[in-house]
Amino acid sequence: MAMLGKRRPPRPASNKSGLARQESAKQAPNAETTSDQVLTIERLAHDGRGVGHLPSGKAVFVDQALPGERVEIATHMTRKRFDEAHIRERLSAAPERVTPPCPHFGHCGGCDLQHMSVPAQREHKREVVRELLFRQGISWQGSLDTLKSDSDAYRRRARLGVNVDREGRVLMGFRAQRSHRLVDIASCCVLVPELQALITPLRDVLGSLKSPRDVGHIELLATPDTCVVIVRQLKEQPQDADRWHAFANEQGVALGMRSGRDSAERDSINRDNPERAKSQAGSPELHWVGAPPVLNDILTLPGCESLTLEFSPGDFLQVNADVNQQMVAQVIQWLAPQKGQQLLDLYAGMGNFSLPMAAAGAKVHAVEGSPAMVARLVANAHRHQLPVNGQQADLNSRESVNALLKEIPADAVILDPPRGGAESVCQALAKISAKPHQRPRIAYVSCDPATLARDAAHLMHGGYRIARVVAADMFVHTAHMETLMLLEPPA
Ligand SMILES: C[S@@+](CC[C@H](N)C(=O)[O-])C[C@H]1O[C@@H](n2cnc3c(N)ncnc32)[C@H](O)[C@@H]1O
Repeated sequence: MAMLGKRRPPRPASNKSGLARQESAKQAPNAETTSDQVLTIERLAHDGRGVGHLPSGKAVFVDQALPGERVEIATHMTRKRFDEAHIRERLSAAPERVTPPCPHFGHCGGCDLQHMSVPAQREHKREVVRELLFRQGISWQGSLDTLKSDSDAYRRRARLGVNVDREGRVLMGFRAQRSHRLVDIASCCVLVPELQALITPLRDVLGSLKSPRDVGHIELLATPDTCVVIVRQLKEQPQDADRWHAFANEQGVALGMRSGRDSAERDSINRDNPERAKSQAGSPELHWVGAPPVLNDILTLPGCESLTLEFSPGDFLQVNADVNQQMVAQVIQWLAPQKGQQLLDLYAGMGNFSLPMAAAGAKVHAVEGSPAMVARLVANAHRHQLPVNGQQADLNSRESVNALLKEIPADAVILDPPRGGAESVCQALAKISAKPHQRPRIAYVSCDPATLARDAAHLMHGGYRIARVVAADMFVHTAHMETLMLLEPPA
C-alpha cells in the first residue's frame, strides 16, 4: 500500500514550522502600518499557519489563517524566500473556522490551532503525515485513522513560567509564540480539570509572596491519585516558604521545591530531548515538603489487568493519559505478541510499552538511555512479576545498536524515540542479516512525523513495507502529534 518512489535526500530533523530551512530574518520595517496586502490562503503549513503567495510569487506564512480565506495581512518578518505575517483583517471565513475556546488564544504560545474545528485539526495532521512520507518518496495509499480522546482537557503535565513586569504585576503562564515573552493566563482549557483548578490559587499565592521575582517557574503534574506542584525557587525565601506550605495544605497537593542556583551539570541523554533538558538540566535537587508522594501512572488496557507504573517527577510521561492507553493498545494489537516471543522495546522510558507487552506474553528486552529510568522500568516490571529485562544504552550510537541487534534477535521491535527519531536504529534494522522471515516486525511510535518519514524510508530501502499508519491526537489544539506505523519485513 505504500509505494517507495525516487527518494529525496534525507531532511534534517524538522523545525516546528515544517519549513525547508531556517533563513536569516529581518523584522519588516513598519510592517504593522505599511505592508498590507490581500491574499487568498492556499494551504496549511505543518505548523498550522496558512500559506498564500504575494503577486511576486513569494510565499507568505500567515498566523491563524485557513485555506480558502481572503485575508489582509500585516507582515512582521521578511526572509529571503518567504515572509511571515498575521491577519490584519479577515475578508472571508473558511467553514473550518471556529471561535477559539480559550480567551488567551492568539497571545499564548501553548496552542496554535484553536481557530480550527477539532475534526479539521485532525484532518490537517493526517495530511502532514501523508505529505512528509511523500517527501521521502513514500506514497501512502492506505487508511490513516486517528486515535483521539473525547476530552480536550488532556494535559496532565505543564510548566508555567513566572515573571514580574515593569509595573510590578506578577505574571504566570506560557511563552508567546516564537518569543520568550511570558503571557499571563487566568485559565487553560487544555489542562486536566484537577490542574485547571489550581490556576487561580496559584495566582493568589504568587500575588501574596514577598519575593515573587525569586520564583522561576512552576511545574504541575496530575496522576490518578495526586496532584503535584513543584516550585523553582531561584533564591531561598523562608518567609515565602510558609505561604507555599499553606497553599499546599489548602489545595491538598504534594509540594516540591527546587531552591537555589542552577548547577552546571548536564544529563547527556537529555541533549536530544529539549523539553526534559529544560526542566531538569542543572536544576537544584528537589525537596518535598512533607512525605514524598508516590507517583503512579495506571494503564488499563483491554483484556489485561491494570498495570501501575511508578515514576519520578523528571521522568518522561506521555502527556495525554487517554490517548496513551489507546496507543499502547494499538501497538499490542498490531504486534499480537505470542507467549515466549522476544520483543525489543527501544526508548522504553519507565516501561509504558514494555510492561503491557510482557503482560500479553512477550519476553521483553527494554532499552533506555537514562539510567534512572532503566531502574524505574526494572522495578515496575519486578513489582508486577513480568519478564522484562532492562538495559541502559545510547541508541544514537551505531556500535551500541549493532551490538544490541546481534545479541538479542527479536521477533518484534517497538521504537518510541524523542523528536530526533531513531535513524541509527532504523539504518541497522534495514541491514539486519537475518533471513527475511526472521527479521522483526516494527511498531514505530513517533512524536515527529518528519523524522518518522526519514526513518521509514531507511527501512523501506532495506526491504520493509509499511503495513499500517495511524495518527494519534495526543496534543489537541496544537500542531504537535504522534504517529504510529507498523512496518513488516519482506515476506
Ligand atoms: C518519547 S520517550 C518514550 C518513552 C516510553 N516509550 C513511553 O512511552 O513512555 C523517549 C525516551 O527515549 C529516551 N532517550 C532519549 N534519547 C535516547 C538515546 N539516545 N538512547 C536511548 N534512549 C534515549 C528518553 O529518556 C525517553 O525515555
